[in-house]
Amino acid sequence: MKIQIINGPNLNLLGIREPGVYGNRSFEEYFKELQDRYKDIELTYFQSNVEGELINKLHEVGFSFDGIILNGGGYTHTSVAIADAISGINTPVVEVHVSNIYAREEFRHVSLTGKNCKGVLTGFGLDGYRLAIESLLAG
Ligand SMILES: O=C1C[C@@](O)(C(=O)O)C[C@@H](O)[C@@H]1O
Repeated sequence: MKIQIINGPNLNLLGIREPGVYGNRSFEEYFKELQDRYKDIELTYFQSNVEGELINKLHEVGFSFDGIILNGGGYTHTSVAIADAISGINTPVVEVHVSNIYAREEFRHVSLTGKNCKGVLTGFGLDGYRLAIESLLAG
């Protein structure tokens, strides 16, 4: 089983950025924990601050991997192009947000990408990525 995690803009700053909202663990550290926990899954991680690079990665893995976990960061609320990329690939995508986007500013309440995903997990902190893996394993 192959699962690709894709993190969008500013998520390279997890652990440093607004710790009151996003916590104080880096994604790299958390990712190692996920790899240890799911030794039978080929888990890979990609982060970019560039919209087109996120789309290229979706295209690259979206016809061969078993699942994609996507946190599009701020592009979640704005990107028709990422939403179209999710619709255009075969691999199911689970959208994850560390914070609860519905408990924050109104502009974060809309996810353009979420409606093209298998499901959306929001507000569970980094544990949302583990829950997303569980949902992909469940099929
Ligand atoms: O960059 C982010 C992170 C986020 O996707 C989250 O993980 O909670 C929520 C977005 O609104 C925000 O722009």
